[in-house]
Amino acid sequence: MIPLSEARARILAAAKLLPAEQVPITQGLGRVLAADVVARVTHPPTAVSAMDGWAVRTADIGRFPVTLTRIGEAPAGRPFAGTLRPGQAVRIFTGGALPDGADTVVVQEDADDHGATVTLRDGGGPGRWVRPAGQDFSVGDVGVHAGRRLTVRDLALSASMNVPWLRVRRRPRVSILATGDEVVMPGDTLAPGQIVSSNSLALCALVRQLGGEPVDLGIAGDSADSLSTLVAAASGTDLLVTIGGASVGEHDLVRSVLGAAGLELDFWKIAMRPGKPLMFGQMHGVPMIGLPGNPVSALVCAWLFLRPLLLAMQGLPADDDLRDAILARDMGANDSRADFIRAKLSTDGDGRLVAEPFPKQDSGMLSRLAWADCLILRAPHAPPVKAGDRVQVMPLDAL
Ligand SMILES: Nc1nc2c(c(=O)[nH]1)N[C@H]1C(S)=C(S)[C@@H](COP(=O)(O)OP(=O)(O)OC[C@H]3O[C@@H](n4cnc5c(N)ncnc54)[C@H](O)[C@@H]3O)O[C@H]1N2
Ligand code: MOO
Repeated sequence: MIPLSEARARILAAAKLLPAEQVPITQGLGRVLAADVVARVTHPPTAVSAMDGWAVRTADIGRFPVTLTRIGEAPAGRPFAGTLRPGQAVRIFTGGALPDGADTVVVQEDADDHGATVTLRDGGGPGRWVRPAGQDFSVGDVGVHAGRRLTVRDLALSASMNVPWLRVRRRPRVSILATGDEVVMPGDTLAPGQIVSSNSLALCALVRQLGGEPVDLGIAGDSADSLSTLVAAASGTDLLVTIGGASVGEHDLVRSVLGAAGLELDFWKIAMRPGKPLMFGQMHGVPMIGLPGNPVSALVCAWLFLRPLLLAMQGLPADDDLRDAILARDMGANDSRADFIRAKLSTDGDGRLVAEPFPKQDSGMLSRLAWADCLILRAPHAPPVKAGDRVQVMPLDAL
């Protein structure tokens, strides 16, 4: 058994950055940007009005009221062609280009429009209610830096920079292969002793959430033939994830069958609960993670190992979100495996996080994982802890 930190380091060391590809901006949400978004336009392109009102010269509004001659209008998108002379005003609208000669805008609430003339009752100095050219950004400015997962706001900015295509990391394609004679697809009729493959569905969803493209290879029975046939379908994808068959029983065939098919094992078994029989290696140059079959072990391991790997392949860091919490009930000493305890989170009267572990922690109990808000981290050989002690927790909101 190797320590968890070493297992993670070895997996990350094997992560290869995926190549970039070009996608239309409409397909950019959630993709990881591979090249900076650089403005192709200046915004606003010229000085524009921030309000509906009157474009005037500050020199003309030294005292109020003042009556000026209306010489035209400047709605957004239709600039006024002439130049403003002393004593003149141009009716202007939000987003309209400030006419030559004008240097300030008076809002229409402070003006009485008489048609041919306008009387202004108030107004500000130069630049009042004017958005200068390039206030937002100028041609050549970097709007979004490479290495970010693109948000709705990033896409809005890229669009306004007149960038219709984006360079993004290719999505990691992840083959997911469940194993076991007893597991069937969700919705199937169950024969005696059969259970539903919750893991395939959950892992496909997790891969998608992390920006990858899951390729569900189905369920291999507990036979060398079935396993080797289905695993061959993983070639051409960026990562193979198997579920189950990782332990020591006669029906746990993943290591032997994949070994015969060319798996170069990096490690098998880690000092962690849930997830001891985790496996990692390379299958003809394709990284392979063998997850344990117990559903809680599979998902917790996917979160701790598959997640950082998928993020690294897209060029993203994968820092753990760790927080301090107050323990709600006593826990005994830990053994030699790092433990990840399913727990509920609440907030006490002082605003502190409180973590209450579920009394039963079996790695076959998906219900407790689904109902948990966090995992309490317990280091190998951690001494007993009492209610009220501080513990570290990993929130599960994103899992
Ligand atoms: N003698 C020992 N037995 C076991 C050990 C050990 O060290 N010595 N380790 C235990 C630990 S820890 C784990 S974790 C499990 C992992 O075993 P496998 O990876 O071989 O998983 P399976 O035996 O195939 O399945 C375990 C359990 O999970 C269910 N399962 C499998 N696939 C799915 C799926 N796709 N969806 C839902 N549930 C699934 C399966 O029916 C079993 O109940 O080994 C312990 N044994
Ligand atoms: O490691 Mo197993 O995941 O304890 O059940």
